[in-house]
Amino acid sequence: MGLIFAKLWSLFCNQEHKVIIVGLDNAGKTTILYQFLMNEVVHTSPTIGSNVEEIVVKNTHFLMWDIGGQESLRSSWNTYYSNTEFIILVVDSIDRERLSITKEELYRMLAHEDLRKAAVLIFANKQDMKGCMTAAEISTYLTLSSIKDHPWHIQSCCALTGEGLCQGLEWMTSRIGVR
Ligand SMILES: Nc1nc2c(ncn2[C@@H]2O[C@H](COP(=O)(O)OP(=O)(O)OP(=O)(O)O)[C@@H](O)[C@H]2O)c(=O)[nH]1
Ligand SMILES: [Mg+2]
Repeated sequence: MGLIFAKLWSLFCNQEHKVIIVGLDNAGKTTILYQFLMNEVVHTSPTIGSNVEEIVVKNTHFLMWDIGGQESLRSSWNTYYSNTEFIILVVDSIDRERLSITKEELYRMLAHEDLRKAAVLIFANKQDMKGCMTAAEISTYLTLSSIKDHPWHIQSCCALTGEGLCQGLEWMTSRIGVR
């Protein structure tokens, strides 16, 4: 009985959790994905389509889809939505002009049937840039406190140094098994 339980438990623990990494072009999504994977900064060019990698954090397996954020690609984000457990929304904290577009995209995603069970991690990226918005400012602008039907968390980070990324992943692992 104990052995069966242990096997079931290990199956459960090794289950893969689907994550989509979204956000406007130039937000730093691909840089974040490869920091997760290799702990280093890779040279990126704008993503056309997507990159997918498996990231393992403390025995938890995440299958992460990094999706291109250019305007022409955003209408196809929804083809990645089914079975998504986590949305990572990456915000370029220096890009004040386009935060309203990020907000539109966020609420469009949250209203989508395929994402109704997804939790949302917002990375306020590029915190190394002088004059950038803080996570609190971004949270207020995006009216995150009004989101009641999805668990959410905002984390400031810098993908170039990796600062803040682990805390974001820790929040994700802490959500597993809650729902
Ligand atoms: N200063 C600074 N630059 C960053 C940071 N994160 C990413 N970048 C830079 O921002 C640029 C865009 O990064 P990408 O990771 O390619 O952006 P993306 O969100 O994947 O863009 P698309 O694939 O076009 O959607 C690159 O030059 C990165 O080096 C950061 O935290 N700080
Ligand atoms: Mg990219």
